[in-house]
Parts: sequence; structure tokens; C-alpha cells
Amino acid sequence: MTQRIEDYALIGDLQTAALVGMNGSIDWLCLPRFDSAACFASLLGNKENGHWSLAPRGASRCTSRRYVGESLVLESLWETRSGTVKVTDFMPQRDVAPDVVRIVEGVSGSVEMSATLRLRFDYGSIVPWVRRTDGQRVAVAGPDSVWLRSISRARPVGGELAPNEKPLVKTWGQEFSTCSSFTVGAGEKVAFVLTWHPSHLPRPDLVDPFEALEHSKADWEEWAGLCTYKGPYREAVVRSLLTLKALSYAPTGGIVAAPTTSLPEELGGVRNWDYRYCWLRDSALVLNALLSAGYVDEARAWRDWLLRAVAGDPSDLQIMYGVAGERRLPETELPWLSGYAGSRPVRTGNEAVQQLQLDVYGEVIDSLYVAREVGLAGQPHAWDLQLALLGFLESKWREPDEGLWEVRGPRQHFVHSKVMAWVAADRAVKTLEADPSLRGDVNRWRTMRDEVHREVCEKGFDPVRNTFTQAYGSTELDAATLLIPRFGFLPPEDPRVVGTVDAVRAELGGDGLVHRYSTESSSVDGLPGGEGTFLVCSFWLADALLMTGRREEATELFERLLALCNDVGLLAEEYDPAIGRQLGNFPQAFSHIGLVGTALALAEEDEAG
Ligand SMILES: OC[C@H]1O[C@H](O[C@H]2O[C@H](CO)[C@@H](O)[C@H](O)[C@H]2O)[C@H](O)[C@@H](O)[C@@H]1O
Repeated sequence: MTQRIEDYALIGDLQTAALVGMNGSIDWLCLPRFDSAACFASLLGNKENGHWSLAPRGASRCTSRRYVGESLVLESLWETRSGTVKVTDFMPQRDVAPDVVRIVEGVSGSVEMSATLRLRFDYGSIVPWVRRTDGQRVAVAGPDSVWLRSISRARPVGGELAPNEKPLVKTWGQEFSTCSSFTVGAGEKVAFVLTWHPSHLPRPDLVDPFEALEHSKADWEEWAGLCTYKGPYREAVVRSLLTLKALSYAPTGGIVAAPTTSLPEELGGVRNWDYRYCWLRDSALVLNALLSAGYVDEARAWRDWLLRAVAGDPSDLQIMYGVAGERRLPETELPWLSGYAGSRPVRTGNEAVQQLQLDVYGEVIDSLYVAREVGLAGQPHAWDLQLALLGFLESKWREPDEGLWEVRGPRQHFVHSKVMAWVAADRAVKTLEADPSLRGDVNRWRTMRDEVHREVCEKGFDPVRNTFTQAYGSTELDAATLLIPRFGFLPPEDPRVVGTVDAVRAELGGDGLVHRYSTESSSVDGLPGGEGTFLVCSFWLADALLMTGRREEATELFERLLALCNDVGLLAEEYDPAIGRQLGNFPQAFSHIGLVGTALALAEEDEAG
């Protein structure tokens, strides 16, 4: 595909999401859930793998676009020689069936529009059987059916328009696609509604696109209005929060790491992973970000999702689950897709599900601790769960693991994993100290906390270079060690913290941003090739600079990162400064969590004087 990753904008309905390009093409859409097979997969291949384009005839890129207010309703403006049109794209919050609505509105003059709907089920591999019924087009293949309907509406502009003057949408089949053409004048509107439905069920109820638009705007605006953050960079913060909300799966409270799979971490490379699942780590951090902006309902929904997902023996805890808590996420490759910019393989599922990542215990226990601190009423079994997780961690923390970066090389004693084991024990101690009525032996967790601390400082710190290392006995560095002061493992003014911040910046820096670790040798992650700078790590660097008293540098870095957001405020996982492009899955929760965290930290510092 020729579109850059940052040329896409996100629309979604809290169960799945679509990517709309600046060229007017929806190139990614999985129905009915985030992790369902895509029916538009040209993002990871070519036009034949499914897309839905809608643009003025002959135009290749919209003039400008924006989200309407604080919503996920996308408005693209197309100025052409003959006139101007506005295209509004959104997914109404779901009643039963998922819909994608596209409304074309004439702004001035008269514009000839053309549209091509090429549905290819099962990630671009299955051409459906398309027929016309009840004035609609329906595409059917196996379990899937998709209905397409167009509705025209003329609005009087300086005079009455007779019904037969409504824009006429001509639709025809061509090359196993549905094509349309029509002309819109000022004030006229043409809406398309695409609806997915299980193919064995009768035709779904139809939504009114114009009413749905008003509801969608109102729903998103109402949600955004609950944000308690009023400080600087509010617009970027709210956009990030809306994006995080859009990554949550409303029926269960699960939160996906990103709505895409296999957007590459290196153009043409193999680091292409499926992020349409709920990582405990990513979700716990999303939760903290939402809580910090006043969103307690989401925290409750995720806490309840967590309790259901991890129910059972703590030794069976997985580092990620499906959106409804599914445990099997087998990794496979889709050989028929050529990959984004030729980056193969395209994968679905994620083998990292099998890994031991000790940090997740710390992240989960910390987020439940934060939730309790901000007043989320505890559930009796939430504390039982934490005790079970702590018991398991107590028996495991001395073992090597795959760490938060999910390396596919050999297990190591990752410093960040151990620090997060310390966090788990520390939060248990604090919880029991605050509420002695809770079941548990506070001294047991104090002992564990002290032992982990001692070991990390002895084995994970290089006194010669004055920095924490990536793993015990390793000479590699890791940007995750920037989190040491944030989680309270050491105070920010500790010389070992300051030394680590400087060393990470010097050795992992890339044009002012940071890589998560060095990929020069594949011995760490077991993968060939390299990757871009990691955006959440760059936000962590800004946080660490702020905490260590370098406010000006922190602000400068934060503003640099803000400038990397695309035109509608979205960030992928990584950024390659050499080619000036976003890389990796998009939009990624991690990056937006980073943005919210740093903005709020800067504001807090301001307030503190
Ligand atoms: O780099 C190799 C690994 O990359 C992915 O993991 C990354 O994304 C996760 C979801 O945001 C995040 O939790 C993790 O910290 C990141 O390293 C991929 O999912 C892995 O399969 C892969 O081994």
C-alpha cells in the first residue's frame, strides 16, 4: 500500500475499528470484533485484498481532515476544481449489528464522486457472492454477510429541491466489486451504510445514518466531557483518551493493544505482530491513564474483565488474552498477504501468549492498588486474586523470563521484570498497612520486597558505567529501567537513577528519542533486523528527565513527541527519525498512555510550583 501509516485515521464502535486513509479508502476493518478476520485487508496487501474507497473522481488525497469536536467521527474535506465536499465517516455505537457509515455532503459547487466497495472476507482471501435484494447489495461468503445501502437527501439551499432532484447514486458490479458514481451539489447528502451480519440470520435492522451521526457525536462528546484533566495540552490528552477508549471492547471491558496486526516495526522487516488482544501490561497501564483523568467506570470494567480472565490457578496466568478472555491465540502466518510495504510475514495470533513475563504481576497489582486508592470499591475476590498472584510470584521471581519486550531470544534475568516484582510486593505491603483487616501476612511481602531490592541493586547495576543494565550480567541497556523512579523503586535523586537516565539517553538515543534496547545483535530478542525508536519509551525518558529535575529538557522532548502525532492526533508504536515515518501497529495504546502520562506529570509539576 502506498499510504503511510500516519495517513490513516481511526473510527470505531467499541467492539472493532477501521482505518480510513487520506485517500478516502478504508483499508482495514475486522468484523464483528477487533480480532475477527478482516474484510478490508488492503493495508497489508493490495487493493485486491479488500477496501472501500470513496472520493471525488480523480482525487487522491483529501485537503484536510479532523475529528468532529471530541468525538471519533471523522470529517474529511475535499476541495476540487468544480466544488467542495465533506465526507463524514464513523461507526455508530453498536445496537446489534456493526455498521460503517459514510456521508458525503456537498459544501459548494458540484462534485462527481466515485466509490468502490471491494469486500474480501477472511483477511482479503475470499471473494463473496454479491447480489441485489430489497434495493440493497448483499455480499455473502460462509459465515459473513455484509449489506450496503445508499440513501440520498437533498437539503434546500436558497430554494426548494424537488424529490427527483436528489442525487442519484448509480451502482454496478465490476471486477467482483460494487462501484458507485454520483454527483453532489451544495447542501445535498448521500449516505452509505455498510452493515455486517451473520449470514444465516435474516436481514439486520437498518440504521438511519443521519440520526446515527447525531447520536455518535453526542455519545463521544459526553464521554470526553467526563475528563477531569483541564491542564496544558488538553486537546492531545483528550484525543489520546478517546483513542484508548476506542481500543476497549465494551461487552467485556477488555482493552486491545492496537486494532491492527503486522504493521511493521521496520519497513520490509519481519517484526510484524498481532496486537488485537488484551495484554495485562498494556491494559493495566491504560487503566492508570484513564483513572488519572477521572474515568472510574472503565477501571471497574477492566478490573472485572481481569478477574474473569485470570480466574483459576495463578500458575496458569497468561500475559495476554482475547477480548473476552480467550486463552488460545495461536500464531499463524497469512502467506497470501504481501505485507505493509512488503513487510512479511503477516501474522495473526501471538506466540508471546506462552511466555513468562514476570513484570505483569507488578503492573496488575499496581493498577489494582491505584484503583483502590482513587476510590474504586474493592471486590472481595480482587484481593484474593492479588494474594494468589503474589504467592505465585514469590515462587517465580528468581527465574529468568522473556521480559516486557517479549523477546524471542533466550530467557534472561531482566532488571525491569525484577523491579516490577518489587512493585508487586511493595503494593501488597502498602495495601495491608492501609487496611489491616485484609487477609495476609504483611511481613512476608516486606521480606520479599527487601530481597528483590537487594538483588537488583547488586546484580542489575553496573557501578563502572553508573547505570542499571538490561539484565543481570549483561552489558546491554534497556529503556524500561527509566521507570525505576516512577514506580518508587529508588528516589529520582538517587545517583544510580540519574546515571541510568544519562546512559540510556546516550546509548539508546536516536535523534533525541529512544530505542527500547539495542537491536544491533539479535542475541537479545532473537530477531533479525532493527526497528524504530519506541514512542512510549521516549515518553518515559521525558518523565524521567522531569523527575530528575530537568524540566526544560522534559518539556522539549514532550513537545517534540507531540509533533509526531499525525494530523488527527494519533501515534503508532514507533517512529523512525531517519525516514520521518511512524512505524508499527496503529494507533497503539502504549504510545497514547505515554502521552497522557507525561502531559499530566508536567501539569502536576506546574501546580506544585
Ligand atoms: O518485539 C517483539 C515482540 O513485540 C510485540 O510486543 C510488543 O507489543 C506488546 C503489545 O503492545 C507489548 O506489551 C510488548 O511490551 C511489546 O514488546 C509482540 O506482541 C510480541 O509477540 C513480540 O515478541
